[in-house]
Amino acid sequence: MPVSDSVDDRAATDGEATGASDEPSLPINELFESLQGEGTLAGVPSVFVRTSGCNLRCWFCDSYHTSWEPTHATMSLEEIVAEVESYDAGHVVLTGGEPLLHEESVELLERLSERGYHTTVETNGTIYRDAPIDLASVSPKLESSTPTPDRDPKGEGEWAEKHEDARIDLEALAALVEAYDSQLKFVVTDDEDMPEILDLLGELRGVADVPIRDGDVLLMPEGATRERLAETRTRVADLAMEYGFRYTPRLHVDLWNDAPET
Ligand SMILES: C[S@@+](CC[C@H](N)C(=O)[O-])C[C@H]1O[C@@H](n2cnc3c(N)ncnc32)[C@H](O)[C@@H]1O
Ligand SMILES: Nc1nc2[nH]cc(C(=O)O)c2c(=O)[nH]1
Ligand code: SF4
Ligand SMILES: [Mg+2]
Repeated sequence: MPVSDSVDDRAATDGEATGASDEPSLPINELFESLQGEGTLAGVPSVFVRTSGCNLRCWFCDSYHTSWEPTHATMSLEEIVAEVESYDAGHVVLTGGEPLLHEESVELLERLSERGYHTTVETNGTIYRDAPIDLASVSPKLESSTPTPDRDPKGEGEWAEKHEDARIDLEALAALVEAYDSQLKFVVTDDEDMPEILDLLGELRGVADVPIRDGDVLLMPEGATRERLAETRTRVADLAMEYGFRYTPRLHVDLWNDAPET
């Protein structure tokens, strides 16, 4: 449900735009039911709540209208929960944009958890928040995500430095894997991504108080369309076997290509 335009990294959530009351709200780009397309829960019917606004700008972002050109409707938590409850699924995926930018995401997760929902949070791993999260689906961003001038979908590389500075926060990553059941889901294009993944895992294993098993590391092919996935997925599957990590498909792209609300 893309509605109003916002140019802020953190889209307004204070209700001013609507003159709303004390009820907390979130900028919502879309809310829909689908099958979880990625990760260890792939195939599970789930309701997706997609917040708008991101602190990064991956050149390949498949959710352009939450990052590069964010749009949203402001929904109260009450409205969000009511819409979630209108579907049958018992799993909710809170995603974005970057859902943990918004402190109101914590209360949304609390309300969903109280109602018995299993919650997955899709996050880029740069922000930690204390919330009832059943699965932290963390996707740390590699150098190959940086919007250099030749890869910038919008300008001429204005975001490259900010993205590069912010994309890895070891402290936040360690806090997430220590606090929650988690998976680390890397977007991989080719062999050149592998040394950086191994280095990052080495650093994270050095600082985190919990073991990070190779089985919790997932390689996901880069591709927002069927055509692009056809170019990347076989090599990425081979890399997963070679390094002993898991491979995750992008089931929703196979099924529905790049259609919205899927
Ligand atoms: C749109 S992001 C939103 C959550 C959070 N900002 C993040 O990046 O994890 C949801 C998932 O899609 C992945 N993703 C985005 N664009 C992609 C692309 N073109 N190919 C493969 N994965 C992509 C992200 O890495 C993340 O795992
Ligand atoms: N079906 C489906 N599964 C997904 N898993 C993570 C998604 C996301 O955008 O965070 C996503 C998505 O957009 N659609
Ligand atoms: S961190 Fe996630 S939402 Fe933000 S630009 Fe990257 S893929 Fe898109
Ligand atoms: Mg998606």
